[in-house]
Amino acid sequence: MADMLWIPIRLGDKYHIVIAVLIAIYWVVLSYWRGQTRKLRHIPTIGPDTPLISYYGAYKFLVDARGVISSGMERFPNAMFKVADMFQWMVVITDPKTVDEVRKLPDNVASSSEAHDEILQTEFTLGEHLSRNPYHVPIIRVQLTKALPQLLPDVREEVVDAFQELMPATNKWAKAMALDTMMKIFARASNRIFVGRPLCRNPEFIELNVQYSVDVIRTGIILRLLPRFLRAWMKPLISSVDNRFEQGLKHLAPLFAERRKAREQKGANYSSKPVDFLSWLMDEAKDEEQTDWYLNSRILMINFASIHTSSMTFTHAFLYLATYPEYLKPLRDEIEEVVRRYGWSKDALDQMYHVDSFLKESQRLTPLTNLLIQRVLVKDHLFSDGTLLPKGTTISVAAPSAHLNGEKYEDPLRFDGFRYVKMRERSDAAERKFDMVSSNIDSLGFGLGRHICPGRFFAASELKMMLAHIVVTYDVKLEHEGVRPPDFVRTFGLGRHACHGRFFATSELKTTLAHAVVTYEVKLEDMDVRPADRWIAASCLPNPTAQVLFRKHADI
Ligand code: HEM
Repeated sequence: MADMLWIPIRLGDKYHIVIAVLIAIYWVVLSYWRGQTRKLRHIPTIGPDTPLISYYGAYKFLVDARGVISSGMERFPNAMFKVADMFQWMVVITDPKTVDEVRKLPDNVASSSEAHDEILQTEFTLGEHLSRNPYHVPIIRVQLTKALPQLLPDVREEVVDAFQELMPATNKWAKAMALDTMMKIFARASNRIFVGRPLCRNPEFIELNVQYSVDVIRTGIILRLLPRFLRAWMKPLISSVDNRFEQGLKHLAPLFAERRKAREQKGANYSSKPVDFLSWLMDEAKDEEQTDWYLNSRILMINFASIHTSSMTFTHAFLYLATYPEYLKPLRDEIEEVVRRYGWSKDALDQMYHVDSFLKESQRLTPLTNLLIQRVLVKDHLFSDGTLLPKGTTISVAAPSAHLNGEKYEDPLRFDGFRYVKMRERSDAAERKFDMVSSNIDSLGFGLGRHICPGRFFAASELKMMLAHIVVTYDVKLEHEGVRPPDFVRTFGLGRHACHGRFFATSELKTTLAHAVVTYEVKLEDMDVRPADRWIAASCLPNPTAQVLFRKHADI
């Protein structure tokens, strides 16, 4: 009898506990949203703004961020509006004057690191020491950029080898998964400059770096869905970041030891000291930053910052090239001419205006994300248009407001690969104003202001080197001429039965699809039909299933 009573009572307790926890979570979420909503009541909302129902808006934003932002721009031209993402309200800025104001805001008003810390949950993923002491940023901006003329021949060697391995040029058309192939090539070429040979060619190390970024993003998303007090506890159950970190150490610790030994024996500036990111890190690291753990974390971080950004940006351009193979001939003419004069050098890349324009135009239409320059206000701020935003508000700039502005760009939705060459020829502005690396309020692909991407000079050189290599080496086309592959978002379904594995699947696809682009003539099988990109929340992932057909360019 006692047993019979005990079981229902125990079960009942369990149910009570579950119900109590659900109610508690409901109230935490509700009051969080209420509090946030109350403070931002004066900012118009796209979608519902009632607590919890706003999650419908967040869902819409997840599957169609571009549509949500466009609707905001139409309804509230040049004014701020707010959209719900799964975790918070995001105030979106579209007015160029306000964008310029954001550009100038100091870190003690609008913090970029707080925005990163929240999105990536850096406390549990990359580590907060990176934003507390970002000494890698000037290294990237100054040392890496200055050394480019010296380093680019190594990048070229790596690019040529990697293409030969992953996209061997023959007379027969072959297929490559664009994004997957590109990710592998970027990982290899970039690590030649980060840690040198032979590690940059180690397939396990390359795969680790590609996967590490995916794990960090996935862990950030899942942890943000949980109440703060559960995050540390849940992390080991849902994340492989720590395992990847250990794998990184396994590969890198012997290299650190070797470099330290050489410094001890020959002095810090020994003549054969490698010119690479690791050497500069070791030169600048102080105290605990000199230890294996911290050095490992900076190397993984620079891979995180560069591989996916570069390969996504490049894959978009590669797909445009395969969609419009008529660009191959004029690009080839330019590349052959400047390489004849300057060899495969930094000077040559600087003269490749058409290559640069093609990449920049691709980035204009398909930037990394629709919402750039994300910042968290660390104090209340009154903007010059009279809008007061409270401390804690996340703000960001809508890339389409700048990149698709009809007053700045003629026929803004059309891909015009040589748009920036023409703009440059028509303008009497500074010679390099229309270069890919040049950011301004009309061109936000690398961000703007004090946190503008410090790696953009390296990235642009790498991208140009790869595009030029593809153009002179291959013919390219899309797989199904004239048939754009279906948008990936749809394949996850909608509503309560939407694929629960979509985040995982996306990550897997991103990594699996990543080998593809630099040395061939490429084209799409379905000519003139560029595979649909996938907009996941605000970010634009090139369709991960898109394949490009390539064969050796007939004249080589
Ligand atoms: C095409 C490739 C790339 C794109 C599109 C890109 C884009 C961006 C963007 C949009 C930001 C944020 C800027 C802001 O908030 O205002 C950023 C920041 C950053 N990028 Fe890049 N990036 C690329 C490649 C790279 C590479 C190759 C490196 C390293 C070598 C790098 C290192 C960084 C770092 C360290 C930051 C943070 C800067 C700071 O907080 O001050 N990026 N990047």
